Amino acid sequence: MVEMNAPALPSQPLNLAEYHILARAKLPAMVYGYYSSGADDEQTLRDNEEAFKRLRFRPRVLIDVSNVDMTKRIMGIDVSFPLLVAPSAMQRMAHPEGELATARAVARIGTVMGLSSWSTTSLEDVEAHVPGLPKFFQLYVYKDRALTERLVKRAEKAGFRAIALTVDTPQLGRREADIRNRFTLPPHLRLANFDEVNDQSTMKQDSGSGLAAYVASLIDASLSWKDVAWLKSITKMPILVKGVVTAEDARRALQAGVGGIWVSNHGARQLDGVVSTIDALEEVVHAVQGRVPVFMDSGVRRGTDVVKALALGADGVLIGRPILWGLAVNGEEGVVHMLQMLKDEFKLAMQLCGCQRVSDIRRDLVIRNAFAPYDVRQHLGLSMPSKM
Ligand SMILES: Cc1cc2nc3c(=O)[nH]c(=O)nc-3n(C[C@H](O)[C@H](O)[C@H](O)COP(=O)(O)O)c2cc1C
Ligand SMILES: CC(C)CC(=O)C(=O)O
Repeated sequence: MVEMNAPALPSQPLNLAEYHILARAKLPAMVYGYYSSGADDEQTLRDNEEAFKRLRFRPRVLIDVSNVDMTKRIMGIDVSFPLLVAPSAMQRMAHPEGELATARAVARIGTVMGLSSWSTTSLEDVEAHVPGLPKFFQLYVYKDRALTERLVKRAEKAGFRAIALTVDTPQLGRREADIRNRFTLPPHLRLANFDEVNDQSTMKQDSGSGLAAYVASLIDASLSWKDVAWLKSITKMPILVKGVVTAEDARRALQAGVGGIWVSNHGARQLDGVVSTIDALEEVVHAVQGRVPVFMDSGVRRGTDVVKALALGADGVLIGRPILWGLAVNGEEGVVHMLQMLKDEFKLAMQLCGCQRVSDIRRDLVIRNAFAPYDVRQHLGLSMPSKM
């Protein structure tokens, strides 16, 4: 029987939200639940996207935007536009080619790929199949430091450009879909970067999330700033700290000698109620004062979101879930199409904002909301009215 009120599926996705709808219809419930969910009540999951909508543009007009230059150099890497791909675990659950399809798509678009420690394709295979692709290796620090060190050395040997040290996951956030579905990696897949800790039974659970149990048993919850020094001592790659949302931690990270700061709340999958990243970005940018690059992710879904994040001081912006939706819908082609849409949106947003090049995207392009225009005047050093 046809359900009368079933929402129609978009035949050809026009935006990232439509990719999400199509992917939801295609993926098994356990996989979709793992990919999509945030922690607890998903307050921050909603706010990550809503917070972008509280920002408004102050576009400039009558600027020749017939030729727009979207390129940017980030940490010595030339990208075709300042949108990078965040690491997300276990991509072969979305598509049989998983991380390889993502890598090929990222190479075609001309940007940088973040590869998760917990990828279902080994870091060497990604390099072998897409040689020279600029890549960051995301690191979870295991209680077993020898294993962690081997992983870092392998990433360095395979030409990864940086280590993204995830600092917001001493334990896995509480994701109720995973508990309900007793999430575990499907038996035909493996965490491809390890032999040592690939015992599927570690992730198997009679009740609850197998992933949460896996993290609790293997990941080092005692990780602290002194370990950044240790990490620096074992690699020449720059260390990016992924998961900073305060000026205090940004200053601490600079003292620790990091190569970059990645403002992230892990796509709202860790601490529910944590500030949205677009709201946290500016205090971090002020604390960093241009000394190292600042990245941001969580909730970026439109080209206009990318412009807003750059206006607030990000050097590079990343997306997580939309890659999985593109993969689920159409593998490599789905990811290319999705990224190209975002790139086209970014170009149009630049044109409509009167920006000829990425460096024209400045702080005075956005205001916090349409009803509080005076924050910009303050920023520009203009006098404030004594009375509203
Ligand atoms: C399914 C999934 C798996 C993820 N796996 C990792 C991971 O292994 N390591 C990590 O540091 N972050 C991981 N993340 C977080 C992403 O790197 C990124 O911070 C987040 O997805 C950005 O938010 P967005 O999904 O709203 O774009 C994961 C996110 C998702 C959705
Ligand atoms: C393997 C997980 C810890 C990956 C992750 O970071 C996530 O699911 O958010």
